[in-house]
Amino acid sequence: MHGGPYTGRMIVTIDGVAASGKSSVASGVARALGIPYVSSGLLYRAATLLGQEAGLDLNMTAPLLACLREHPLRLEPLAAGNRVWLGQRDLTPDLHSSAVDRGVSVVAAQPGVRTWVDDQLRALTPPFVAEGRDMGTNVFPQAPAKFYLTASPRVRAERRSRERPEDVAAIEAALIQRDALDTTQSAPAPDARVIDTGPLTLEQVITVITQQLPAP
Ligand SMILES: Nc1ncnc2c1ncn2[C@@H]1O[C@H](COP(=O)(O)OP(=O)(O)OP(=O)(O)O)[C@@H](O)[C@H]1O
Ligand SMILES: Nc1ccn([C@@H]2O[C@H](COP(=O)(O)O)[C@@H](O)[C@H]2O)c(=O)n1
Repeated sequence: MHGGPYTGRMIVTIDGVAASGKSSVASGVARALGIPYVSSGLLYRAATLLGQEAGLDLNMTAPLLACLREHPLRLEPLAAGNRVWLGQRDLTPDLHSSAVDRGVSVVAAQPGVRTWVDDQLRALTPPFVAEGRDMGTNVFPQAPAKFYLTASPRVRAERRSRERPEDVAAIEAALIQRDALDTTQSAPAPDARVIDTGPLTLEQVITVITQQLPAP
């Protein structure tokens, strides 16, 4: 078991389905190690919000990438919670709306957008915990410690309903739809440890992961 603060250059990847606890767990593991965590989903969400605010057709890659070039976004991987900035504007509070949830998978399916995200992530200096869908498969395949979180759609919807005043069944349906749209980039890495978070508390998931990390 590793007992931080962490001084090496390790990358830990935490992938998984929507609302499986990736960002909460990544934040907890990063805090235990004394290193930052990086939320790749926030960049996809920010690209979606920019496109929506500009009135763009989210299926069209070229205008979206032009918009992202004109309005550069900055991911701030704070240990207490990642933030995305557009100049002086903090976009973070607007990134978890149901409207962004509905548009983001269409944006994330576009190879040009994925390259835009991947380039920013690969420019970061380790150590860090990276969470998303394809951190262990595509972006950081060399990472020595990979995890993949799951839970049933109902469990995930019930957890999310405690954050948003929406009907559990409607949240569950939206999660199932987003999982389906994200299937292409969401397969677990062959060397990832798959964790069903359904029967576990947040703290238990964090402990399971930190206990399996290699020493620096
Ligand atoms: N093991 C757990 N037990 C109880 N609640 C949990 C557990 N893991 C996560 N949660 C809660 O579930 C909710 C969703 O977690 P979180 O936002 O971290 O998921 P996510 O995978 O990053 O979501 P998204 O894919 O939508 O960005 C949060 O309210 C979080 O506190
Ligand atoms: N590595 C990733 C991360 C995210 N996505 C897409 O972004 C959406 C939002 O991500 P969350 O982690 O905040 O749920 C997600 O539904 C995917 O469409 C991705 O493709 N790859």
